[in-house]
Amino acid sequence: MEDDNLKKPQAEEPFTMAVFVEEAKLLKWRVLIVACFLTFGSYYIYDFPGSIGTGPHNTIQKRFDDHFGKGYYSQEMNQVLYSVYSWPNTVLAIFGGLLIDKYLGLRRAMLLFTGLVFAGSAVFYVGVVAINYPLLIFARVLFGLGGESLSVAQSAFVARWFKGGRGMALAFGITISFSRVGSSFNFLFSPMIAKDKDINTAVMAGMLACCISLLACFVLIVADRYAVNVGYIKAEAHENSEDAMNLRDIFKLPKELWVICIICVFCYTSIFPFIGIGKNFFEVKYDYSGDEASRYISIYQFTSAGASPVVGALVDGIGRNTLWLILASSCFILTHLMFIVTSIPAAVMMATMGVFYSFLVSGLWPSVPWVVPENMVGFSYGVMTALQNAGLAIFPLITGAVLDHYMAATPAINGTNTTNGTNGSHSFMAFLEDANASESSSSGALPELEGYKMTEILFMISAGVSLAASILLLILDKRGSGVLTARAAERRALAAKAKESDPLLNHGDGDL
Ligand SMILES: C[C@H](N)C(=O)N[C@@H](CCCCN)C(=O)O
Repeated sequence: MEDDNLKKPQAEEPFTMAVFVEEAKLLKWRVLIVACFLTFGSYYIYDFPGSIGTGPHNTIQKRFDDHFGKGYYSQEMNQVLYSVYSWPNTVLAIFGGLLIDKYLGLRRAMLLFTGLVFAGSAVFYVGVVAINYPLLIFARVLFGLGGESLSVAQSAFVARWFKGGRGMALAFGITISFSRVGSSFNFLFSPMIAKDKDINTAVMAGMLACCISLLACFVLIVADRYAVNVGYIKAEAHENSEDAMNLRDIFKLPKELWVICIICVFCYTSIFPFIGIGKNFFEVKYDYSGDEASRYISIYQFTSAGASPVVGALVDGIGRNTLWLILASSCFILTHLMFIVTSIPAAVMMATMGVFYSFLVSGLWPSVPWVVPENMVGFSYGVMTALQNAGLAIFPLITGAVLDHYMAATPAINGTNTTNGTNGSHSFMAFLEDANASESSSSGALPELEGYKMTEILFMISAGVSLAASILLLILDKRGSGVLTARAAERRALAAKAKESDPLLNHGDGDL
């Protein structure tokens, strides 16, 4: 929403109204800060199994082993905590989107999802205190019911407040950057708290983080109601039966959205699963130690956190989302090619990869509200997230099989996926492979470099599909409204024209 797009206070309107509207101009940026905290808790607790799950000291494993006997808490039990979160979300995110657009509305859905995430963190705490594994599983299921849908709700919220004007890509960049902060905080603080206090306190800190998200949700609800009351944003579509999403409309979703989904699935599968195998790859390719390799992987987290807002601002200033997507996909093809044919230091490669990831996220997620009707933005993000989860669940199975094939001498050990848990690839197999990978690192058995080169080719193919889809998106867009390829300055006029021919398409242009 562009500030000059606000409902202009009329001369006869009371002075207070003008003040409210002026205030609301600033409100969207303050609201964005709060929106960043919406998913802070879920990103913080997501990687608990990775940060404080296993290990000889101050971990969940230690607590269970002390109670039930050594060897009770296995790597597999730890990885199952990830899988019960992930697999259901290959479908559940769609229902999350439906709840947002059709049944509950964004505000109530956000409350439900943050409530589920908080409940999950609380049950997890009880499970750790009571040393009860089924409770831990139940906690992660509860968390999973809310976690990914909350990310969908966050996207829908940002789109609702920022669409149709400057700042949307920047806003997405800032929230995505903050997600990385949430993950990094967990890896930084949880082991520290567990060491200085105990494991219960470390898990309780996660509850606190989720409590912050719940508080943020309350603030966002109040801010959203306030903004509706002063005319800054429209009432939620589901509140008006005429505007509410109709299930039949699902079949009318534009082709552009499905192409955006293809880009999302394939570009993400060329990144997250790579991060999943990156540590071992660097150990084999560059002969780094495990710790050194992990540090280089984390460079990607930091550069992407830093670059996402900057690139977001650039995308806002320039527009032309389709070209950013073409650029991002091309950069990923090139990156994986470089990993095969050059020995450029991993630190440099990972830093550039973090920047390329920012091209992707700033071009991709903000494109959705431009092409789908306003009353289906949440649902569209839900579909996109579900498909993304499916891709990220399946792709590591393929790379894992390739790497298994290239295991050097000890076929019983699979060294495909030693990760720090932040790989973004949330598949059961990937995490089981992580577990095996810890064994392999300690035994030194990793797949041959040739195997990693084969996976690099797969990542190139994946990015290649994303590139082809991005070009297709450009063509479709040029044939249609052209809004995704337009310069930022031209967008509002194009969006208004598109809306004239299809009233369902509401880009927030001039409605207020
Ligand atoms: C967690 C989710 N599946 C995801 O991939 N999120 C994106 C960002 C989504 C936009 C903000 N809600 C990511 O790149 O982490």
